[in-house]
Amino acid sequence: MNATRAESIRLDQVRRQFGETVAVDRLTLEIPAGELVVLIGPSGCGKSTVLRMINRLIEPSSGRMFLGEEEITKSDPVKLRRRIGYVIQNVGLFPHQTVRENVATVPRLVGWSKAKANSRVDELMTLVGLEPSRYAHRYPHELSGGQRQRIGVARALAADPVVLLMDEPFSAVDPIVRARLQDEFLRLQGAVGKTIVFVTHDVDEAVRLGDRIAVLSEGGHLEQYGTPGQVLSHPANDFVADFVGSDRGIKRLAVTPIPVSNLRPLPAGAPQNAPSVTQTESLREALAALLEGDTGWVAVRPESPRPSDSALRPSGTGSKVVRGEPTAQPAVALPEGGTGSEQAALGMLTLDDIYTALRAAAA
Ligand SMILES: Nc1ncnc2c1ncn2[C@@H]1O[C@H](COP(=O)(O)OP(=O)(O)OP(=O)(O)O)[C@@H](O)[C@H]1O
Repeated sequence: MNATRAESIRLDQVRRQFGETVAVDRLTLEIPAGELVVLIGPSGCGKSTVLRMINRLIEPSSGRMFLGEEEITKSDPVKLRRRIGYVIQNVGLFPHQTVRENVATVPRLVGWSKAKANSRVDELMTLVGLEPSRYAHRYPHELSGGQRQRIGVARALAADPVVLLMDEPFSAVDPIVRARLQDEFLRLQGAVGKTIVFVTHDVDEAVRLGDRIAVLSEGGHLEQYGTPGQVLSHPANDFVADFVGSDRGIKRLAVTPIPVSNLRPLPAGAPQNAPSVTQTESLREALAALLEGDTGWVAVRPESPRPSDSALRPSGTGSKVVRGEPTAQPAVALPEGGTGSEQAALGMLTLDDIYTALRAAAA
């Protein structure tokens, strides 16, 4: 599936009061098209209210909201909702409809032919990892919690919405399924490139998924809006620092890339089973691999094609290692007389290098 339409969202001084309670107070936030922004904050700080104002399940007391150039509060709410996918914690699949009927709900509502809706259902089910021939005819109660959640995401994407709103979509499943759903979701977002507003309580989930994170406090006050790296390395105030936790240094590992252009050469005679990571992984994976091995360093491999086990070939031993950015011409070494399926590691990192890269990323 091609990357599809996405629109920016802009909230301008948006406020919502329920009786005496100010749920959201003059919130101003810009969410660029195609980005995944996570709203995070303690219970009751107004996260769900923000989402529900964007799709007009709740009307703001004051302020303006825009979807691209269009002012949301002036749109027809029903038509608006058909362009906005909405995924909630317990999914809300229709229990008496099959998976196929559930996923096809909005395409059918907006008048797609049965054939077009069916082929869209097949495409989306495949995309979320559920084989249509096996699952499309089932009813929601015949699926696991994680499978239902995937169907919820497929249904929200079905009519190619310009925005996806996700309210704690993965919190009802166990941690292992949750991590798998997060991985799949990142892959999916890589393919569809939607503008996504994602609500969670979980800092690790926010750091893992968000292009940006908006940290809210009670009353929907925006305490900080930045990339995961910015929020973790430079919390704007004590509230954010407390909220993201005293282990934020460790969390930062997960959002800091491997310094590919600044690796040490592999030592001559490096063992073939030395610990290694690919260049697109984070410092967290590099550290984990290093700690599991006993070399005291971790090799960094080019990403693709996947190297064979004999990949850990130090530079200067008959191999030509080209180091540089991931996009450089094949950043691999083809051993003389080699088959081309073997690739040298780009270099290696020691514990000190990981620490230095973490410090440099925070600077
Ligand atoms: N329909 C409503 N009527 C009255 N008060 C409401 C209503 N909806 C939300 N509130 C109040 O507005 C505030 C924000 O609620 P909201 O559900 O947006 O918070 P949240 O950050 O999503 O919370 P949680 O993380 O617990 O889901 C809370 O104090 C809540 O009690």
